[in-house]
Amino acid sequence: MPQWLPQKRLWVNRLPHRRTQAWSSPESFLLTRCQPVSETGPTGWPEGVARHILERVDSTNAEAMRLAPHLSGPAWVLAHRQEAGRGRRGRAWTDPPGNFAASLVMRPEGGAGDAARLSFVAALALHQALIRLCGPHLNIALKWPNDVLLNGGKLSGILLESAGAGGQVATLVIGIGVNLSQAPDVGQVEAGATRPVSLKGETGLTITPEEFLDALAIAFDDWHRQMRTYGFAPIRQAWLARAAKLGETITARTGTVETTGVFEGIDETGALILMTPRGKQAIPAADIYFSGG
Ligand SMILES: O=C(O)CCCC[C@@H]1SC[C@@H]2NC(=O)N[C@@H]21
Repeated sequence: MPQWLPQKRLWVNRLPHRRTQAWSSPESFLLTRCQPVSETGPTGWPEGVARHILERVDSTNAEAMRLAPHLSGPAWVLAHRQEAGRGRRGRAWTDPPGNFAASLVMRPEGGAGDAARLSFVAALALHQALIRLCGPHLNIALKWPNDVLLNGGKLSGILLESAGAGGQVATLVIGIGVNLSQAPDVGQVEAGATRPVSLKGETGLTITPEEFLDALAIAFDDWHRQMRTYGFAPIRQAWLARAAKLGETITARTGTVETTGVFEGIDETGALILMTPRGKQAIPAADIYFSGG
């Protein structure tokens, strides 16, 4: 672990809406990590975005979907415990205490394709929040379609769920789980899947779910504004700059179909581009396997 990483949680102020500190270099991290953030300054929490903090819920995605008809704008729903957390492809998501489980509910602009591309915005926001809270040398990478890896293990997953009619997405829920304090048992993970890791286990850092939510909400707002202003191109570029195994051979599995090829990038829809012995293939949805886990 680099010398400058703090052993304990970062010092941030205790206002209900806190601003998290931004670290531009290890040096600035060292110099400023023990400075409390001004209690009178701007909070940084995105304007017009509500937040709901719950002790316990079935799933924050389910709760966000239930809340949607009663909301006048976007909202984050965070729960300290989930009793029926949902993962991708109908899998369960377990949340040991201290982990982060939250969902952002919104009415997205555009159609289903635009909504799906917000998963890349969420992945970039996770990357940014982790770097801001933990320092620039944290070894994180983004795994297609929407996992975050720390030291090569799975730290975080994203689950998008939507409701609407006629190809329009009226409500989008972006659910995010981060193993802040504990990784689930390896026994709960499918054979061949990336090993789960936790932030605490890999770095010794302790960050509370509320601290993480503040950093994530701000980062999501930043990247989302970029996408609204400039389109998907800069998001795609930024995502690729942080992508795991770019240029390497990987395997994409969709149901029983496996495609192995060189990971060349993602296209303008967010589909995975693999160069295979039969030519270039665009894969819109799959689970990815790296040789060696
Ligand atoms: O399978 C994955 O990698 C995605 C996991 C997403 C889990 C999060 S935890 C918060 C939100 N609520 C849920 O029920 N699932 C997502």
